[in-house]
Amino acid sequence: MNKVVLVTGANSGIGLALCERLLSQDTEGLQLCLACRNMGRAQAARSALLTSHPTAQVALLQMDTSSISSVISAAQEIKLRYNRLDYLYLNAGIMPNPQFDLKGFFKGLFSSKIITMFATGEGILTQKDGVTSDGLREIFATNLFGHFLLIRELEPVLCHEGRPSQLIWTSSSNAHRSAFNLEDIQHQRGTQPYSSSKYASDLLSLALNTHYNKQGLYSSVICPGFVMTSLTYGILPSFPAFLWTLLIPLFWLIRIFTNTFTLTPYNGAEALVWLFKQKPESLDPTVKYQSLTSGLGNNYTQARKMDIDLETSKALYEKLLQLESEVRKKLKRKVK
Ligand SMILES: NC(=O)C1=CN([C@@H]2O[C@H](COP(=O)(O)OP(=O)(O)OC[C@H]3O[C@@H](n4cnc5c(N)ncnc54)[C@H](OP(=O)(O)O)[C@@H]3O)[C@@H](O)[C@H]2O)C=CC1
Ligand SMILES: CC(C)=CCC[C@@H](C)[C@H]1CC[C@H]2C3=C(CC[C@]12C)[C@@]1(C)CCC(=O)C[C@@H]1CC3
Repeated sequence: MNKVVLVTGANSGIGLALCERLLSQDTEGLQLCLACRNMGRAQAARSALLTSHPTAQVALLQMDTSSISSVISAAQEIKLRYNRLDYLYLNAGIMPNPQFDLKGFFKGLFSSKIITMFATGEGILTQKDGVTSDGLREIFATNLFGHFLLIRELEPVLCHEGRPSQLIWTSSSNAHRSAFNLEDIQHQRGTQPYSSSKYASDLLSLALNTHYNKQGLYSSVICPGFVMTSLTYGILPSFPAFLWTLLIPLFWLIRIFTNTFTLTPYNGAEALVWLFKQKPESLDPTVKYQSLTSGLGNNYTQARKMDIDLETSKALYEKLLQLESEVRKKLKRKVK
């Protein structure tokens, strides 16, 4: 039976590289669905995939993870098209208006935290957030809540005893506990909404395992490392993309000291591809699977314990359920 794989944010970067790598492994046995916000870029991605894999089954679906109504109608469409989903890659993400703290960068360069700084970007980045038309914080809605709602909507095609399905989150090394506050899950107060949303996805993944494992649904998180994509090009906005390329030799050098500099979307997708081949029952819900690239350019996946606890994950889950019920009520009122 063909495996059905849905990838959010599949039209560029790590999501697109994942699709390419999955098709290279098994062109005939997959039904790929690219769930994208921008359909122009989605068409281009589909054409590129079909050029290298002409017999592949690649479908497109319009979905904006930051919009409640878009997620709900996309989920309806998925349920019409497929009886079941084997893999749901929750990959779409944004880090808008990142501010690079040059002072923090130089301070970090000459401190014992230099390796951590290059591995996580901690201490040198802050982000500016916006508000969606549903009244939610944009980064929270795009990276976390839209995906949460999608999972909830897709329960009937994801939960099948006997044949497990997998949820796979693209998290980040930039996810850290200090950026997250249970009393402010959308990160309305603070300067690290991206880090908060990624830490929340780590917590949520644990909670999803607690809730759904009995129903044959498993959740894991990965970190792709530092990858040069449109998301990271925004960090030095006055820097055109081609100038970033000039930094590549320097980045290769840094990679000798920190194998988290995966740099290309192909390398960054390593852990996503690795998880595709694992039995979900054998995975550890408390670790993050990291894509790593050695100084010699070899890719591998390593599990690292996450700084999360069950109690906080359950509390976040309850808060998300509560928010879900609020936004559904609001949506009903709007429709009336
Ligand atoms: N690059 C890096 O170093 C790292 C990236 N990550 C994570 O990897 C994931 C992929 O990012 P990356 O490939 O780097 O960056 P890209 O910007 O190349 O990819 C992001 C993807 O998400 C999509 N997307 C953004 N907003 C929405 C939305 N509201 N609804 C639907 N799709 C949306 C984009 O689509 P569109 O064309 O419509 O904008 C795009 O396809 C993200 O979750 C990111 O946080 C994690 C750690 C490091
Ligand atoms: C020589 C020079 C100009 C170095 C600057 C490098 C930084 C721009 C990168 C070092 C670590 C990177 C990093 C990210 C962005 C770019 C860096 C700060 C992320 C925060 C991008 C988004 C993530 O999810 C995690 C990444 C961690 C590492």
